[in-house]
Amino acid sequence: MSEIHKGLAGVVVDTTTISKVNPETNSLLYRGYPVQELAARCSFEEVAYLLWYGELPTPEQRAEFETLERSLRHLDPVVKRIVDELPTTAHPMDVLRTAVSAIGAADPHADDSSRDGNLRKSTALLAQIPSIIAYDQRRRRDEDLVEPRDDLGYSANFLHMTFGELPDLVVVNAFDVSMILYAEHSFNASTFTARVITSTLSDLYSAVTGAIGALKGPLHGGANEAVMHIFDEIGGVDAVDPWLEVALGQKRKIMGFGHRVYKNGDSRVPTMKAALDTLITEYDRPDLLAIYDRLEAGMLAAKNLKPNLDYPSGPAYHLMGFDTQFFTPLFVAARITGWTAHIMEQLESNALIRPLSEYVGPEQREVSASETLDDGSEDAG
Ligand SMILES: CC(=O)SCCNC(=O)CCNC(=O)[C@H](O)C(C)(C)COP(=O)(O)OP(=O)(O)OC[C@H]1O[C@@H](n2cnc3c(N)ncnc32)[C@H](O)[C@@H]1OP(=O)(O)O
Ligand SMILES: O=C([O-])CC(=O)C(=O)O
Repeated sequence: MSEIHKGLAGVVVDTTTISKVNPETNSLLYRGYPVQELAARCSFEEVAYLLWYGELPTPEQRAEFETLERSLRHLDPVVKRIVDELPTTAHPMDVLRTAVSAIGAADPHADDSSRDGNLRKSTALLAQIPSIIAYDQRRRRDEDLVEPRDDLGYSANFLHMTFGELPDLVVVNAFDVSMILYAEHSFNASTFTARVITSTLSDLYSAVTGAIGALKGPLHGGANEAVMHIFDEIGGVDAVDPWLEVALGQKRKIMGFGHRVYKNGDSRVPTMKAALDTLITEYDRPDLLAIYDRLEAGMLAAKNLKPNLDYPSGPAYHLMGFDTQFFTPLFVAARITGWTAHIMEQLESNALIRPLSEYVGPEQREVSASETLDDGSEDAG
């Protein structure tokens, strides 16, 4: 029997120049830059540019890129109509997946897989995904669509379209930091999905639609929503320890903890936790921080597991005012940059992704006469 790498754990399937996840040094680099430095010194738009073009933009390139992104934010009427048709019982990730697929179907150049074509599509998705998410949350609250403002940067405009007003700079900054931290993470499950679809020479929209499906699961992006459900389930700090004992006794996976690659903590957590701390202060919610700290300590003591990025992001998005089901769509809004960078990289030196499997089913056998429809008469079949 060949050696089986269940879940492709530990398997290196290709090279990449986009990001480096290093569990030994607990670091994450985007195109060589530490993500913590990017979060401290750059905007999400600059990071998107970096991921796609390989270098941070000059002031002129930045201005041109921002002008383009701001010009593409309006929701296509076709897409809005499709979103309007979908029931509000649908999970927002399903709505977003459908809307992205619709953007692809409405694009007459969907199959233009040149680098310029893919950059155009990527920038349009970067600009329009916030409009879809903001509108979907508003319609569920019986609120009207808020048009984008082209005098606002990405994060400020996103929050303005969602809430109909501009929050404090502290909130805008925390949101922008979360977008930068979520932007890219090498060959994670959703990015790999996008690369598999791209490897068949399918189009960018198909790859992104598939990636959204992969991100939805609670073992991946869906964990930031699941973390908030856990906080709600626990209720207060005094309930953390008994809750955890029961949950672990039932062999439940505690969402927001553990990671396939980082075994000693996620490199992005300290930066996101600092952003969460600013929100805790802004909204005066020490009760939330108490649950956060207690659960983190409990998981370390009981399982020696540390939080991943979804752990601080969940409560942060809650404090910003997003409905819990919208947390994973926010991950999509950020990761669209990483996914599309990988789609373009895959196309630069493509090889169809098609691994092997070890067959362990029944040995070859014959279909017996009693199992066929053929009754033996001349006109049978
Ligand atoms: C941004 C992101 O997408 S980060 C990932 C977000 N996902 C989550 O937070 C979901 C919760 N975490 C998990 O399910 C896992 O840690 C994963 C899927 C992220 C990584 O899993 P893997 O590397 O495949 O490790 P695996 O699931 O095999 O876990 C190894 C052991 O640790 C345990 N373990 C891992 N994570 C957890 C957890 N969150 N809660 C409880 N136990 C856990 C497993 O039960 C397993 O124990 P066992 O050996 O006794 O069976
Ligand atoms: O790398 C992974 O497996 C999951 C993750 O943290 C991410 O996609 O950001």
